[in-house]
Amino acid sequence: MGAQLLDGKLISAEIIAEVGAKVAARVAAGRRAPALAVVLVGDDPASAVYVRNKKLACEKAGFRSLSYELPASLTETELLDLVRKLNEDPEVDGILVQLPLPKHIDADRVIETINPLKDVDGFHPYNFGRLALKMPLLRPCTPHGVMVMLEKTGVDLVGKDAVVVGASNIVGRPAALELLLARATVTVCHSKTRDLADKVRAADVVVAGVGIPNFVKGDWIKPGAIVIDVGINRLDNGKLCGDVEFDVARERASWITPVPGGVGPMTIAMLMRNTLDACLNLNP
Ligand SMILES: Nc1nc2c(c(=O)[nH]1)N[C@@H](CN(C=O)c1ccc(C(=O)N[C@@H](CCC(=O)O)C(=O)O)cc1)CN2
Repeated sequence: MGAQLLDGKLISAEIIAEVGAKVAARVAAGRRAPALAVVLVGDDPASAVYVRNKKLACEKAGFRSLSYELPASLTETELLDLVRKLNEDPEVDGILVQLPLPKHIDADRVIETINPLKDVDGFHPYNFGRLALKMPLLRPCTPHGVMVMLEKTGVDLVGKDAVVVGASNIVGRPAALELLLARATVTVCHSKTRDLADKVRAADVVVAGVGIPNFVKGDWIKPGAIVIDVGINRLDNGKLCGDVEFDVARERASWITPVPGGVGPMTIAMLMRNTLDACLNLNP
């Protein structure tokens, strides 16, 4: 039979259009448009693509975007000074520092320096802590996008067994908190997890974010399970693939996300939502 596809491009476009309509109404009422500062350090080609897509999404949503494209030789002090300047700027609602940063810069320190009310990535310990305490404010974009996709399935997550494969700060950990908030029973698997295949086999919902192509085997998927693949891996042939063996998983799952065109675009849509929310919180 085969799973139904969760089309991240389509859902993302709908969300960006919704945000754009709200921005247009706000501007028509004489208020300024939300403004997002996008900071890119270095010349990582994938990061350059993501940043370009974020700026395009800002245009579509009617935001002002301020772009800071800085050399890899930038010092940590210089980056922290820029972040502090953006924190103080009343015309800036959201600050996004694209990750990864060059190795000589401590990303945690940079994130902690962002004003939590402008932390549209939702990475600051304040926003992470709020999510953990069931009081989310600015939610990490990728896991929030995962939850929006899960909502689209119409499946009630309460009491469902969810397995998150990967425990990174950007994907696995916050995804586990989001699923817990939706009252699923959550198991977080990582590199030291034993019997991973058995854990995945028992899951009603699988969220994979390890960054290893085809790491989750298709025949581990329980028939009827929902599969959300957060992995975006570039293969030697230039093609993108996810963390889940898509073709086999698709035959077993009820719903599945493709790569590309799944969770990736949702990350950008949720960033637009967070930027509008940050603007409304800072300038009610
Ligand atoms: N400051 C941040 N840095 C990073 C984040 C983040 O949320 N905030 N997440 C990732 C990268 N990322 C966003 O920045 C991101 C990754 C992928 C996509 C996406 O739309 N992917 C497309 C494929 C694009 C391609 O051709 O390469 C897809 O999956 O269809 C959007 C955003 C790490 N850094």
